[in-house]
Amino acid sequence: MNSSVKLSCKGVWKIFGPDAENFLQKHNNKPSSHDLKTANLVGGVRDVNIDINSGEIFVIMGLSGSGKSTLVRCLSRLIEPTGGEILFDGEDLLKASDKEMIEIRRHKMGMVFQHFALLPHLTVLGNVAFPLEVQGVSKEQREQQARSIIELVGLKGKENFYPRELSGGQQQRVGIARSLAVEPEIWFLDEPFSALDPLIRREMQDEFIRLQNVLKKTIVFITHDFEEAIRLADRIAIMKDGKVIQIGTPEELVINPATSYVAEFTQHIPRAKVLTAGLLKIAFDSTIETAGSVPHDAVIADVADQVEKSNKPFVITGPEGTPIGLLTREMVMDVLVGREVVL
Ligand SMILES: Nc1ncnc2c1ncn2[C@@H]1O[C@H](COP(=O)(O)OP(=O)(O)OP(=O)(O)O)[C@@H](O)[C@H]1O
Repeated sequence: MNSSVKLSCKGVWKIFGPDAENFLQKHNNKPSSHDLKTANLVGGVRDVNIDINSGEIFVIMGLSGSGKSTLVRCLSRLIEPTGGEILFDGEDLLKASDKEMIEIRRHKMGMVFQHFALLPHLTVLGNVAFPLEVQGVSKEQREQQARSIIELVGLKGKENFYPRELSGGQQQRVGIARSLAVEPEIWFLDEPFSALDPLIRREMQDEFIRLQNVLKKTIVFITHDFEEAIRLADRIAIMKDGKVIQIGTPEELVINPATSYVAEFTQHIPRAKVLTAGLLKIAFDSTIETAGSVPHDAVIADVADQVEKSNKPFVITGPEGTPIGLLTREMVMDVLVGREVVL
């Protein structure tokens, strides 16, 4: 197994309905939609294979009912999968006893849900420190840890407020802080910002990106909003009817959607927001005068201003910082106005 894989999901199924395990075995772990329908069973998650790498933000995206929540709950065994394997650091989670599973969740997994419940009778400090209390951490130590996380999520000064005294966005920050209190190795977030209004939601996304730059957690993030997915994701898995239809970087999905279902999500996304400089490059030529440099993984929208203002091209630097190509103002303009770009 690749050492950078934190969580691996192999042939995972969740079938709702009676006698689902026998049904799955009887169909050699490959029942069709027709088989499921005939047996009056619901395929919540169907033969899902994904590897989530250490330190990445892996987004699971799909319309309502596509199986996102069921899959994520299977990954932490809040729901028992009907079949398949889930390897966490190479260990099969499905073989862990209930007691072991509680310990793994308590110490290694962080979870944030859309409608998470803060404890109303506890202050912000009490809420954030709560999971540490459950772990048996001393009062002094848990409060010290909680205070530093509260500061990290931008709530310093609100330690003694009660949830009812906070805005929706602030409450969500408390939920995030609480889930981080145990320093989870893997962090599951199921539509954490969906209930927030668009401005606050964007602010929380920025905050989340800032946090991840500091924490570098392994993250599984669910959303039904493709724009949110491309803002946050290193990679995205698109789900439909319980199946994963395509996995790729935002750029790969936009450039090469595997099906018309994926294309429908991607068609309204401005290409400048996902195309990276490295993909657009023309050959490097050291005799051409240049105006500066941009990294290969910079998104066009982020470098457009500077490149567009200059009549000299920019050098594109590769992962090692060496020149790998050139980016011209014309290329940037083509992307910005939506002209077809030959890649
Ligand atoms: N306990 C259950 N019993 C029967 N069917 C269920 C159960 N839970 C979920 N399902 C079905 O499994 C499918 C996937 O549901 P799931 O909630 O995972 O989708 P989702 O993509 O998370 O949707 P949403 O974005 O609306 O939360 C749906 O068809 C749903 O009706």
